[in-house]
Amino acid sequence: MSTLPAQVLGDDRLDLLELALGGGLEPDRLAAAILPDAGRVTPGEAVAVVLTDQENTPLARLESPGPGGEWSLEELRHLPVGTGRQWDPALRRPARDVRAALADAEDVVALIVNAAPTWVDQTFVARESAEADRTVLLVPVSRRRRNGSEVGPGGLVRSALSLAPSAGTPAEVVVVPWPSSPPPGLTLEDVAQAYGAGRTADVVGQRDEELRALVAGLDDTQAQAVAALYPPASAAEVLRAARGARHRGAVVFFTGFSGSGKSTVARALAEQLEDDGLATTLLDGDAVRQHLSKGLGFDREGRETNIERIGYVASLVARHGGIAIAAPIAPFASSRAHVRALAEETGAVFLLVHVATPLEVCEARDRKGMYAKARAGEIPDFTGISSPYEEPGDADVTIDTSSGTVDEAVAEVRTALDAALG
Ligand SMILES: Nc1ncnc2c1ncn2[C@@H]1O[C@H](COP(=O)(O)OS(=O)(=O)O)[C@@H](OP(=O)(O)O)[C@H]1O
Ligand SMILES: Nc1ncnc2c1ncn2[C@@H]1O[C@H](COP(=O)(O)OP(=O)(O)O)[C@@H](O)[C@H]1O
Repeated sequence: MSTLPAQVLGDDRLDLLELALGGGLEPDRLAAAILPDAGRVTPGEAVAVVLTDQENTPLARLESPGPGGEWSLEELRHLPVGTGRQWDPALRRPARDVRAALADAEDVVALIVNAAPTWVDQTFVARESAEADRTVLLVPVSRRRRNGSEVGPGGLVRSALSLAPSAGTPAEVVVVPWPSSPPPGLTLEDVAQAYGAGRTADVVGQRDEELRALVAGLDDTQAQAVAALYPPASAAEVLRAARGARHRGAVVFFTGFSGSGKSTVARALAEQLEDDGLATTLLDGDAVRQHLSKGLGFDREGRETNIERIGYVASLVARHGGIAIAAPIAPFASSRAHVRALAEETGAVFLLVHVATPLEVCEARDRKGMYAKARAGEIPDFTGISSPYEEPGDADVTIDTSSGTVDEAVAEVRTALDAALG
């Protein structure tokens, strides 16, 4: 048997693993979803792969006996659990246990609750469940933090629990680990069957156009109420504070030559965002090099490690709804792509801002005299002089500080950020 390299699972794939360990997903489907080469990894011999969490803790082992054989899954260690109602083991039950408990019921309906139920949803639940012997209120929750104004996983579970008594038949709430981006072809309806349901309905999916519009327009409704209560200037502040409290996280990542204006624009942007009540963390270049990346050099490896660290911290900030602003040179496309992937995996907005001020302008500014030293050969590997800068082909915003003011640059980035945050 050959052993494949261990697979490190991110949050979405941990959800799938938990589902599979509980009998809610066949190991074959798990393998297809998490091993990109699942179809090719069995070229005639048995293979095994260990699945780990981000800290490389082995959690499970997937094994295939070879071509045509089915994958099997073995738990090596219990998956880490979190806090909050969505982690209550009485609710977060393995699919096989739920299915066994429902085995005697003839008609089991699974009602998927993936948003806070409205009055109309509650009536729908009562009607659907009245026709069944048993009702399961399936609450899909993801490990990946949800950003934005939606009710979070704990709140979703609590509102589903409050819904259970209004069901027409005995109803129980079951929390289902469910990735925020499910693999193609996998639906909650398939998974509901593994939990013992004969039929499934989506509580939110049945909402009509009018109700959808009302829910989507809640912000407008709030704005009208605030406008009725406050004079215009106060109303604007109250609404701004309310929006600031519940926006998605974001990583705004500046890249460009030394002296291009990254720090100047990043600092001004951070001030503006703070003033608008948005929790903002500026990963200042100097501070990063002095603390987080102390001791790292400017060869390719040192720079890559530096950017990886910045990306990691920025993603943590964004994961919790904050806005992280970073402004390193970040000369390598692969490092920038890595940071983008990391941020987007947390559900955050990622904005790459290329400060494309020409090298000649940066060199002419030479605030710290470093270009002169680099030209004289006193500083090795200096970006633009003796070390490469890979121009981004994927910038979300491009600014040139040789032909505009700081305010104009900030405004451009801000417009793009607001559009991305929605
Ligand atoms: N060899 C070399 N090349 C480029 N820059 C150098 C080098 N040595 C020191 N410095 C000073 O370090 C600042 C850039 O650090 P960064 O962390 O942004 O660089 S990187 O993203 O890791 O490439 C940058 O500061 P800023 O001018 O504030 O950008 C440089 O002044
Ligand atoms: N429109 C502009 N935007 C940003 N910086 C500008 C602009 N015009 C002139 N500058 C000057 O250019 C220099 C840019 O330095 P800095 O922001 O530290 O660059 P970096 O962080 O990219 O190394 C500063 O001295 C700043 O005052």
